[in-house]
Amino acid sequence: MTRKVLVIGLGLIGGSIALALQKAPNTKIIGYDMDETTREHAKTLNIVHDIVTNPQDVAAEVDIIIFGTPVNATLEWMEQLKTWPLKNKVIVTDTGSTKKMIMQKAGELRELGITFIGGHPMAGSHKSGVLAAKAHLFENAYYMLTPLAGEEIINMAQLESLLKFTHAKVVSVSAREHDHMTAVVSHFPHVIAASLVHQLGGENGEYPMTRSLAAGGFRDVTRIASSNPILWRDITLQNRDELVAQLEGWQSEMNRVKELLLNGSSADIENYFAIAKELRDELPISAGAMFTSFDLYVDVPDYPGVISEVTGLLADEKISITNLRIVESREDVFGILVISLQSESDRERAAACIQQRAKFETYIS
Ligand SMILES: NC(=O)C1=CN([C@@H]2O[C@H](COP(=O)(O)OP(=O)(O)OC[C@H]3O[C@@H](n4cnc5c(N)ncnc54)[C@H](O)[C@@H]3O)[C@@H](O)[C@H]2O)C=CC1
Ligand SMILES: O=C(O)C(=O)Cc1ccc(O)cc1
Repeated sequence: MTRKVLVIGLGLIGGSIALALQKAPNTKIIGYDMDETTREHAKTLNIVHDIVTNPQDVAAEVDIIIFGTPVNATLEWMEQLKTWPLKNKVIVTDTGSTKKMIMQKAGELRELGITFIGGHPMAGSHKSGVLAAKAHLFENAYYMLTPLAGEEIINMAQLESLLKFTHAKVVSVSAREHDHMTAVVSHFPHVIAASLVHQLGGENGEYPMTRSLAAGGFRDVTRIASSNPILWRDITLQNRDELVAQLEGWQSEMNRVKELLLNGSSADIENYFAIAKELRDELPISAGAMFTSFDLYVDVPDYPGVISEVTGLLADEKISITNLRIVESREDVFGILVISLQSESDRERAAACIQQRAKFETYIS
């Protein structure tokens, strides 16, 4: 029997889930997005098997519904869902970055007999839209589920048996735990990144070169400020309390830094950075860390040892690789080696090193 999955919202995350689920046997992926161009892309790029212009038309025949929409839009769809004809055993899930308000709404759905299990793949990027979708986006990342208390095991098992095709590590947490943890490692850093960019924007023009100097560190720290503002508006609106708590912690941390700047000894200051370095260096890189791949595509000739030659060059330059794969092994002379790196600046260094030392062409998709 064919399992039918409806994905509503086919941007970076919805599109990537749809692509990953293409590997699931006997599964038909139907997609909807409010944006017509996105719908067209999703169909022509085979991200979905079928596209609809009104999700309600197919709601009664699908087994799983996945929301890949910004979190406020998800709340609105969940409200509409209450009036849709649905299969008895339908499982509804989402991919949103916040969970408390969504799971509150899920409680209302439960009263109507609709199963909703919250979901959040902890992988992504500052890029958005269907054209940025990738089948392997969630590989090795945590995928948090936030079931309501007392959720039936069989429903969890059904959802997990589908999500295994994302190759993510599925874990269950409460919505409250979820919103606290993501505020610390994702939502608040986002506010800080945006505020650093605002601070640069507020420079009064006395030093016109400043923006041109915003390279390396500044770009790394503020990369996420280039994300879709609608997404982050909604996340902020739904996780205000945790964000305010984080901000208060940050303000007292900044007071500590101010005191260090005014009166700290050289040893105190070094110690501040040393402790941060130690903690930062111990963070896990792929398993469970926020995972954004900075992929570099390398056209490599097909001879034995070519991959170790490339990785050896990067090791020489002390550039860490987080993932390595071959996307397309062409029959003729070249293959495409995809190297994932930890940051934009690592990717730039890797590209320069490979072009100069191995003379292979590199691309960024
Ligand atoms: N961007 C990221 O790295 C991550 C995002 N998320 C969550 O995943 C969800 C989707 O985010 P992205 O894919 O990054 O955003 P995106 O901007 O790439 O895609 C969102 C898609 O939803 C569509 N859309 C917006 N409102 C809609 C509505 N009312 N009905 C139907 N379609 C609608 C848009 O046209 C767009 O195609 C969000 O809830 C976000 O919090 C989760 C993990 C990572
Ligand atoms: O680009 C990055 O590093 C991210 O932080 C991506 C991201 C954005 C939102 C999420 O809920 C989870 C991950």
